[in-house]
Amino acid sequence: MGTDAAKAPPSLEEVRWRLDAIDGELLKLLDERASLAGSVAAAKRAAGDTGFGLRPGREALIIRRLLAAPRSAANDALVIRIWREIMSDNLSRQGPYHLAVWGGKDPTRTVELTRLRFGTAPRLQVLPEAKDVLGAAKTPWGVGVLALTPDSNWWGRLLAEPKLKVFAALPCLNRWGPQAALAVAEVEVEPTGGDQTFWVTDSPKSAAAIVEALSPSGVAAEPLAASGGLKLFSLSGFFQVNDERLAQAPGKLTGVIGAAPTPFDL
Ligand SMILES: O=C(O)C(=O)C[C@]1(C(=O)O)C=C[C@@H](O)C=C1
Repeated sequence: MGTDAAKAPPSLEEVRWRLDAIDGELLKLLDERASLAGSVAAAKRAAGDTGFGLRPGREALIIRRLLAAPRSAANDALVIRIWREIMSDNLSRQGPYHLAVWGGKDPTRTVELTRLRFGTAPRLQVLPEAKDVLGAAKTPWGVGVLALTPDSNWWGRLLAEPKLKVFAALPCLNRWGPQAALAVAEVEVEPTGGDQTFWVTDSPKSAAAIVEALSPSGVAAEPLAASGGLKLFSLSGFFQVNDERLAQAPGKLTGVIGAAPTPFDL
């Protein structure tokens, strides 16, 4: 039997002392990490990479590794939000990183999803037209976030913009809600070992018939949006632009418009 004294919870003063000590340690590490932004940018320049510093695949691998590490109290949502903020801050020290958002009639949710994914460091502007957000995403260090709405097929324009790619689906955690927006930029998308590919077709067949037509080639497709004669699908896995598995896919005008890591809680 333990004594009452052994079981007594620590006083508020004691707990606050521990919190203050941890805050000091966290700040030291945070400061050390933030101070590496200049070295990251310099290393990229030295390697001849003078383009946009965003590395969506690297971010996904960092977060997956952290989520797989043992933890007792920090939940997935906390880990994701904190590291997105840290990495976005790092990126905004590397160059003129900025965000443009199109959210349809009510952009509130799209803005919320954008901040959740890209943190509060980069400047954010909400624009009334999807085409203007795509234009902003083509400017140096620009990211566009556009909502998936039933009345717009802005994503179809990416078929004519091979440098502009979808690289993220928002939110990145299923428990934050269904995928409601896509992020686009002039970045390289790389396989991360758990990916979805975005594919567009002008086939007049029903979404269900298209899903069925893709299945014999081993392509698992899920309809995401349809508007103005175009349909957008999420394909399970990573597909290159000229992937053989899509050679016989239905439609005259078809194409891969990008890829993104699958949600972390799949
Ligand atoms: O590793 C890089 O290339 C970085 O720029 C660093 C970093 C990070 O803070 O870890 C920041 C932004 C990138 O999108 C990915 C990772």
